[in-house]
Amino acid sequence: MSLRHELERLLGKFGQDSQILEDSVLIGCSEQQEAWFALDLGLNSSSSINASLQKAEMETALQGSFIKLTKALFELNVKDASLLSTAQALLRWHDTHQFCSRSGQPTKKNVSGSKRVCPSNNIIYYPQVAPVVITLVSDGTRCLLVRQSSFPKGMYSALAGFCDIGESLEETVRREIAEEVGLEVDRLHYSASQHWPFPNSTLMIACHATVKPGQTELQVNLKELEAAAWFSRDEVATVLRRNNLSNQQQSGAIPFWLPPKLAIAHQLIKEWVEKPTCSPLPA
Ligand SMILES: NC(=O)C1=CN([C@@H]2O[C@H](COP(=O)(O)OP(=O)(O)OC[C@H]3O[C@@H](n4cnc5c(N)ncnc54)[C@H](O)[C@@H]3O)[C@@H](O)[C@H]2O)C=CC1
Ligand SMILES: [Mg+2]
Repeated sequence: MSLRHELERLLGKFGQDSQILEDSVLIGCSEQQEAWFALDLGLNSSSSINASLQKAEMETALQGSFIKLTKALFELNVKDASLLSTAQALLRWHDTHQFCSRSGQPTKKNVSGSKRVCPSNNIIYYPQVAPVVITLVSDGTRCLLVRQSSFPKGMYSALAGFCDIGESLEETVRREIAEEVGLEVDRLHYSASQHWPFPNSTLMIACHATVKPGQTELQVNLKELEAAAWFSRDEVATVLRRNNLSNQQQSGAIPFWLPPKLAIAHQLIKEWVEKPTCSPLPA
């Protein structure tokens, strides 16, 4: 039986029309050049008993279980997490771009899902990505970690912010740091980037920034942050080591914890602990 027939059989079993396959989007391909598509079965779109029944039946038929995306991302390997994050971001974009904002007419997805077109005026809509800078600020010996009230309990991370229209990355970093903690950036170094599917599709651009020693007094913007504080390299190194241990391996209470390995903030913090500076980018 071909894969398409097998899928149609499964969809039929769960009361779904095989027409739904037309909504799938291309997310990558295997080393053998087999195309990988993702499909949203819409189990979240309805809170009806019917949907939850289907969910349990699907878990049995597919010998798997549905888990929260945020949890799944941190349990998978980097490659699978990246595929899942692409799938989620692309499917959500299609779901929220069903109509042309000029004509109000329904837009049509192309086969791969790389765009949508309005048949009445040929306007092409491409999936959107919002640039976000995430910066680890240091004063040379300490780094600045912050907490937003939306973070999981006890987690501290680097400072982040969306790029405004018309800004360069360097301008965003300087503005966000000034707005959120009242500091002035002296030097700035690019580190790495990562696609992040929350809240919508973002491109996280990770940087290291330094402030002048002696100009380190924080003015925390409590509308944006719940807390911000300076931490020594030793303190951060200890928390980073404990972060990688399972709950059973933990001894004693940890003062706070850091984002998991897959998050670019983790890489940024690890880089700072291991090596104070990275390749320079003119600020
Ligand atoms: N991987 C990680 O460790 C971390 C990831 N992040 C990600 O970075 C993102 C940005 O960080 P924040 O401090 O929240 O940004 P932020 O400091 O720019 O503040 C968020 C606010 O910016 C506004 N905003 C401007 N443009 C927006 C857009 N395109 N989409 C949504 N809101 C927009 C909204 O009013 C929103 O409430 C977060 O949404 C989060 O997904 C943030 C911290 C850590
Ligand atoms: Mg922010």
